[in-house]
Amino acid sequence: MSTAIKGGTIVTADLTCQADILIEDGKIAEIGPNLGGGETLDATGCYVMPGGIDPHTHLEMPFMGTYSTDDFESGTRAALAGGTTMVVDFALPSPNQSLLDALSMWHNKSGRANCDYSYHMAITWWGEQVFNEMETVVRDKGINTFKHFMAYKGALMVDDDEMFASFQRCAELGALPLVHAENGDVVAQLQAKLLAEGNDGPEAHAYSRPAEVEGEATNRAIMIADMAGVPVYIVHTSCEQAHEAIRRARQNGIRCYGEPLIQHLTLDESEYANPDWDHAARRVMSPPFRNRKHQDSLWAGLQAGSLQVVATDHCAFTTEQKRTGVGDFTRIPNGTGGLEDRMPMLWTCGVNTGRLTVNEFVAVTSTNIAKILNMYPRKGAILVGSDADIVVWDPARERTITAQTQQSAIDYNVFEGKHVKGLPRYVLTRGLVSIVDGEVKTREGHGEFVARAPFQAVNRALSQWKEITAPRKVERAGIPASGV
Ligand SMILES: NC(=O)NCCC(=O)O
Ligand SMILES: [Zn+2]
Ligand SMILES: [Zn+2]
Repeated sequence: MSTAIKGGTIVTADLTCQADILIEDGKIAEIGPNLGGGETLDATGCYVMPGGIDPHTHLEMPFMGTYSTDDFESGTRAALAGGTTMVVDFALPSPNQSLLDALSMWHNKSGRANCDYSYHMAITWWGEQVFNEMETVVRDKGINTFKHFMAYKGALMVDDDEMFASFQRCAELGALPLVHAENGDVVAQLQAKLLAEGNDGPEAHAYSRPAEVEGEATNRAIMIADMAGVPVYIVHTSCEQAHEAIRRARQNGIRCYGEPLIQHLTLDESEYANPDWDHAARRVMSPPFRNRKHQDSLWAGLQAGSLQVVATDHCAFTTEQKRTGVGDFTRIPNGTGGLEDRMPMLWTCGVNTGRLTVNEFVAVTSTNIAKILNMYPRKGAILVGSDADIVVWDPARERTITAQTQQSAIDYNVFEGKHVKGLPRYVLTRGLVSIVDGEVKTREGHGEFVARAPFQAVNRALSQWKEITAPRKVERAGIPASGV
């Protein structure tokens, strides 16, 4: 069965042109003028772009005594509705659990996915078993990224020595470490102090995680990675202090990447001052929303290229789940949704305001992360042979975001009431037309696991440089005899 997308403007990270696309067997078969196929999709007036890739989701994730509510079915349905055609989730071993067991658990959950997916493996504890299994994960299981939490003390957090050991192992394996960068020791002390002072509401979540906590940890993670000789990817970069550490490191030749979230770009800390406890608690996530100064820094980073990717960290909890933290903000499950809204919100607040070009939009929602995760040009590209993960984007289509019409299974939306202009007309996942003018035609179980090989270019370049500049013993002639 073939499909032709006709009459649109193809936009990729580095070019814009008028052409049709012919899709056969889930792949792009031809790009050019006057193409025809079995089914024709009219893209007149639309941009035809690589589908979005969200590299940061937590679907059905066990966390803070509960599970995030969107699973691989509702989560990927929400993703497709908003123009995202691939998600990368986190396989999370519990303490002392085998990485391979955790991976099997995640494979069991993802069978219902509507679009393609991959995983990052989290390093939540350290030992010989983890060291050994990391090799199997990379060589046999198609996962080339390992996540490290510097926060969530007593739960997911790893210490510097564990992180350094794991980063060195990543360097050996050609893998990329990812880091949640917040100083977990300082956060724990600030939380205890705030609670002792009677500060128990959701706003105290933000007070306990100031930008300095994130800036310090981001810098530490980057320096540790550099000493381990491995590139590093900082997830949910939310503030100028963290961006500054990334920017400075990159200017010094260090290979590091930063990932702002759509929530941090478009929502601010005033949400936590809302008199409605539920409203504020629904927006509790780590790092918390920041102020305008930090938002401007993140936008500038996307423009300048010092930040490369916009993600969601989609980790959706219902209001009822959030209410576990009434009277103690440290028990509010951390996380917000955003999968369906990332692309429309970024288009509206980025492209429609002139902060991003259309090509930059494609780069930060799709192509850059496909390259960073080593799955380009299968994903993140409009090229012959690429998977037909395509969004036909209608810049004139508009709507007001509301939980009532969303695909996510939770009972609210942190973007409630925001008016977006720029939405998908069609969304194709490996050739399957799954969204048509807002109508959802997803197919449960259509999604496939995307295996990602270890890195070549950046890791090899870095290890070459590290080898050349490694400390070497100075050989000296005529050394005086010792102890004389
Ligand atoms: N971000 C957040 O608050 N929840 C999800 C887990 C994480 O990424 O830290
Ligand atoms: Zn995190
Ligand atoms: Zn996360």
